[in-house]
Amino acid sequence: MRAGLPLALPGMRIGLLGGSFDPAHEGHVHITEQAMRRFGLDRVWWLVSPGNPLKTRGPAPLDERLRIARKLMHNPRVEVTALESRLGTRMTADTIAEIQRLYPFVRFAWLMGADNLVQFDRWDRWAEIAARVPIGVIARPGWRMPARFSRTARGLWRFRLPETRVSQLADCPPPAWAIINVPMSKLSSTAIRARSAGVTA
Ligand SMILES: Nc1ncnc2c1ncn2[C@@H]1O[C@H](COP(=O)(O)OP(=O)(O)OP(=O)(O)O)[C@@H](O)[C@H]1O
Ligand SMILES: O=C(O)c1ccc[n+]([C@@H]2O[C@H](COP(=O)([O-])O)[C@@H](O)[C@H]2O)c1
Repeated sequence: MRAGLPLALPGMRIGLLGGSFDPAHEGHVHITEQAMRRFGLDRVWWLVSPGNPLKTRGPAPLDERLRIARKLMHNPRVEVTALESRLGTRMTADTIAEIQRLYPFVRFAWLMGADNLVQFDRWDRWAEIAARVPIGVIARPGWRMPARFSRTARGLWRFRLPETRVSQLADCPPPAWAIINVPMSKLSSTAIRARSAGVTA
């Protein structure tokens, strides 16, 4: 194991929440804790990304985003990481392949908000991602219905887990996915950035 990588025990179920976290907010904390409980995960790793390949606007410096995320997230079962920057990966398909290579005995699941499911078919090699890891989707205000009717959801419909198996998400051979309804949080990094731009303007 390379120095500085997060520790994991064989058989652990770990959710990967990739994001810009620009900045991290309580919505991220909320969905992480809900996902951990509902999907039966032992741990969640936040992958604070060097930059979303689909976003043209570059985020704040990585160190600053990590600092804020670590200040906010106090759950000992959640690790805030800069894994993509460490591994030199940018596309999620590469990140997951590399993480699975480094941790062959861990059961990973990819986590995302419902807004990301809607654009998932634009991600690089999205079908490969779905073939590599189970995917857990968490409801987000305004995005539940678009997510259910998205191209990805329709394409992967037959792999959707029934409610009774959602808690075993990370144990399910991919493709497998589930969308959970949780008490929703309206928080978003865009709104926070807009507010702070308003304050400083
Ligand atoms: N309030 C929320 N409810 C559900 N999912 C969320 C929420 N906030 C963020 N997420 C999810 O967390 C992951 C990381 O999100 P991200 O860091 O982009 O935050 P964001 O608030 O969506 O930012 P932005 O507004 O800049 O797009 C994504 O999968 C996103 O869908
Ligand atoms: O690999 C891709 O093509 C890809 C395209 C869009 C988003 N992603 C990943 O999705 C995660 C959520 O991104 P964001 O910016 O919505 O927080 C983050 O880990 C991104 O790297 C990945």
